[in-house]
Amino acid sequence: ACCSYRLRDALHPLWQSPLTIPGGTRQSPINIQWRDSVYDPFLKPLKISYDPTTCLHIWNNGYSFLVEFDDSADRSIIIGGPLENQYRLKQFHFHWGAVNDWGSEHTVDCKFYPAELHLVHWNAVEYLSFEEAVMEGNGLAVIGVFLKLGARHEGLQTLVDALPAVRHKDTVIEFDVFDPSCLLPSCPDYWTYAGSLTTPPLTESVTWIIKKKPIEVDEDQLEAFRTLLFTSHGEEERRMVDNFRPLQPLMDRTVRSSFR
Ligand SMILES: COc1ccc2c(ccc[n+]2C(=O)c2ccc(S(N)(=O)=O)cc2)c1
Ligand SMILES: [Zn+2]
Repeated sequence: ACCSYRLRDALHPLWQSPLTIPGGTRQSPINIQWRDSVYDPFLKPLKISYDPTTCLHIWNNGYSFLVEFDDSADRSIIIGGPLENQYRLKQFHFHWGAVNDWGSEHTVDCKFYPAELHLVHWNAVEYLSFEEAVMEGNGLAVIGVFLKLGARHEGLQTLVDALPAVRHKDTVIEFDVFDPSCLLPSCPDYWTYAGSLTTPPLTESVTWIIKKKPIEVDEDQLEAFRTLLFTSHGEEERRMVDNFRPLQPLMDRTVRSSFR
């Protein structure tokens, strides 16, 4: 593999909690070795339908900034792909680096991207709440989208313009119309594997759907992410950068691809 796991048992500087789940067998993120992924012809196309008016607010939770959605009904959902059920959109957030050389959580053939978007959905068919679904093996589905340095992303800019208002941890602003579909690449190709949350509680409840193609954002937009803070008002400022978890061992898992 392309990475050492010596860090696995260390305390993570960001979370002051063990980086590993004792007995964890399906931890995330992982390196996706393209040639080891297995094409699965039975994988369906992923169907995504988001209602932009379900957008609620943006907030800084001290790990990332999240855009949260009203998940009290089946208005913003995904279905198909590797999923047995329909999943409801709860929130999306990003992970990024201090510099453009790293920042994504997943890697492809050991290559880091400067940032990674996570669209977090929960199985509202089988479970009554997000909190319940977080604890179940098929509870969550997260779509991962890599961000690469390139042209300015107009859809992302509306988010970037709001970031100064959530610079400190535990600050929130209303954000009432946003269509996250604009952040998805047009190419339908994806990899999928069984994994976990990449921040505490690190529960092994995520079906990961990682889009093969990245979206392009420009330097100013990445720099705007790096102006956020891990710290609250009044605390000594610590810039919110490098909020990604180290790679975890693949163990007995296969990454499937929706494309040849
Ligand atoms: C039961 O207590 C919880 C549950 C979930 C929590 C959380 C704190 C932060 C994020 N979450 C999340 O929901 C969460 C964490 C990580 C991810 S990730 N980066 O997409 O794997 C998605 C969502 C606490
Ligand atoms: Zn994430």
